[in-house]
Amino acid sequence: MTAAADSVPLPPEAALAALRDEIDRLDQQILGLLRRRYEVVATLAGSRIKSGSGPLRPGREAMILRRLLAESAGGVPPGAVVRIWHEIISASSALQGGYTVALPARDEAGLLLARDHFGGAIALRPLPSPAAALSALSSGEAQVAILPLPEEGEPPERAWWTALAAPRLQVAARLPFWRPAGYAGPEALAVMPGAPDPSGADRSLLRLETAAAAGRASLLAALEAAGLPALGLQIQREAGHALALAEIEGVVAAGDPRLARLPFAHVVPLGFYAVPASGDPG
Ligand SMILES: O=C(O)C(=O)C[C@]1(C(=O)O)C=C[C@@H](O)C=C1
Repeated sequence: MTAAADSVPLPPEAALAALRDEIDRLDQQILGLLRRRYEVVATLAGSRIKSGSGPLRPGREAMILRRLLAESAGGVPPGAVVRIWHEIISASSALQGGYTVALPARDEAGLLLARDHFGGAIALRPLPSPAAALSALSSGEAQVAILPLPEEGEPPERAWWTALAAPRLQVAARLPFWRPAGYAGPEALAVMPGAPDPSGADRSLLRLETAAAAGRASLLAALEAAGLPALGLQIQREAGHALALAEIEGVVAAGDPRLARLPFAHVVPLGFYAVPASGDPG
């Protein structure tokens, strides 16, 4: 029988001490489990069985968080589960050599989102602009760039996706991963070199180059006809042509036969991200 469940009433000081003893024992167990988790991560890092470069696997992280959120329902507040595991995974990534996250310095919301998502063990590198953050990926100065979520009607200088050097660079995550129901706060996308890892429930981004006058309805109809119905569509009109960013359910990567059915001059898959988790704040 645990001290907390003891039916004999204790004087308040003794009751408090007994409950704190139990908290101390639980903390000890949590620490022991974390030690074992980090030993497994060290084995994984030392075995070199992980393909690709760097420790970060956004799809795998999303799968871990979805499972934990489902299993913790009703007991632990979901926001706490996500924050705790972001820190656990942050330290685990640092143990594997870590990585650097580049982001535009003036984007304070992006800085907060990145710190929450990547945890305290990962280096953030503020740079003057989204373009500078993307250049840091090319030079190897950073392994992830955090950029503002594209928005309909944004000014061209904010629309970093129009010049994203895909397939070399790909969108790989959407932040925040966890949102309480009705979340209307800031959002960001993570861009990384190479193909992202799927999470089992993902959404893809496609960049379409089309005629300057192409209408929204005709673009949507062409996507639908190719078997790629769009969840969202943003259009940037430039001199002589238009670029559209379509959000599609599932993973759409180069070689997908549906892409060949699209009647556009250029169709470039820009990567995909795990569908964020959402629910009651708990
Ligand atoms: O599964 C891996 O590849 C790991 O490196 C382990 C781990 C984790 O701690 O769970 C760490 C970093 C990755 O982003 C994903 C998962």
